[in-house]
Amino acid sequence: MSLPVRIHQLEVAYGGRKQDAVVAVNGVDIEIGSGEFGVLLGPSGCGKSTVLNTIAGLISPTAGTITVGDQVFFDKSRDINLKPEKRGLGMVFQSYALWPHMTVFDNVAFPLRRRHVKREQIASRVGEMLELVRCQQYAKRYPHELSGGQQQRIALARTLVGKPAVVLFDEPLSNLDAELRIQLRDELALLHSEIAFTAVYVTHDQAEAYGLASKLFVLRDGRVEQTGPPLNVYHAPATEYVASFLGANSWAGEIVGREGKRLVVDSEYGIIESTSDPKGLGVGDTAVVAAYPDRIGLQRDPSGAGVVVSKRFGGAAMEIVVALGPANDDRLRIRRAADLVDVHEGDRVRLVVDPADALVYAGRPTHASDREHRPVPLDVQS
Ligand SMILES: Nc1ncnc2c1ncn2[C@@H]1O[C@H](COP(=O)(O)OP(=O)(O)OP(=O)(O)O)[C@@H](O)[C@H]1O
Repeated sequence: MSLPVRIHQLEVAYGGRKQDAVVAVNGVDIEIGSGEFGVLLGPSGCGKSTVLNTIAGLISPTAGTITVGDQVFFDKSRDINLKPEKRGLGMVFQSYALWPHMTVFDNVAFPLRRRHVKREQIASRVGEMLELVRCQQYAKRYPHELSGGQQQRIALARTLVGKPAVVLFDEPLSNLDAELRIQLRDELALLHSEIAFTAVYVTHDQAEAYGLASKLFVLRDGRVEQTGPPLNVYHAPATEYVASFLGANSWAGEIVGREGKRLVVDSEYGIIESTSDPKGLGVGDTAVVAAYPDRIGLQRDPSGAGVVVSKRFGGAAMEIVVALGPANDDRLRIRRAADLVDVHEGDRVRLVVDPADALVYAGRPTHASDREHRPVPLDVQS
């Protein structure tokens, strides 16, 4: 069984009403349907873990409501705040938190024993779970006799054996090396398709988010900036912040023409046409152009605004960095298949971007250094 999770107008301020309080979550709305895999994605400090911990009941919000199925977990206005142990949620953390003195079997059996499930039933449920996480051969081992990946599989089995309707995940794969992370991500996706539970999963890793989410929430400074299936969010980022967080390059420009849905932008890197059709932008407005690294082509051009600063072999693609004329900090990262690249370090280039791949937004680019959330001091509340 799985249940929907609804969060409405959630606010969390660390430090209460004190002057130096930090607003970590600022009016978050989240709806994850029954059996959906919801992923909260965002840079460090944007409030992901704080949201997760309020669902678990480990942090008390300053405002808002949290409902799971028909049960209200938290409602500030009605003074409802269900204790963590009454919420019946499963949790998987970054640290595996297995009991070191118990065997794998006993670790996984623990939640069932606490509920006084019958011995034969425990044996079959634990066996089933260990098979699902492909660890049946380790039943008699102790945690220290397992690799990190195996320990995390056991932690997962221990959480899922009790059939929780909702499982919270806080960066559960981030302690594992890259290859194992991909493997476990795929196994988790498979487990989710076999066992019915609603997932709320926190990560800052885009690949993990894309690979797991049925619904993605991109967070920024304690707010949800965009929600949707990963494919939609990736192909149509609602704001330059989202595009940029998902890896797009962005650079400044001004709109100099519009023909129907086609915008012409005079940008730092030359004229770019776009069919992204941003709302409310017209000729004369400042704008920011964004494009993913694999959607930017380069053409040698002595009058081009960009200069190739570096070109390196990056496995499947060449990694190229282009900067403006006298090279400054404003750099574009471009990834192209080697056979598509005909430029060298020092070449002047112009960018070739298909109008469908050139995203245009109002305002100025957010640069990487601006993206990490800096705590906003709370306006002193009376
Ligand atoms: N106990 C605390 N007291 C004061 N401020 C806190 C506390 N915990 C978190 N914060 C602040 O609240 C904000 C959100 O933190 P949170 O841990 O939710 O972010 P996050 O997106 O999960 O980041 P990360 O990916 O680095 O874990 C940050 O600015 C953080 O510094």
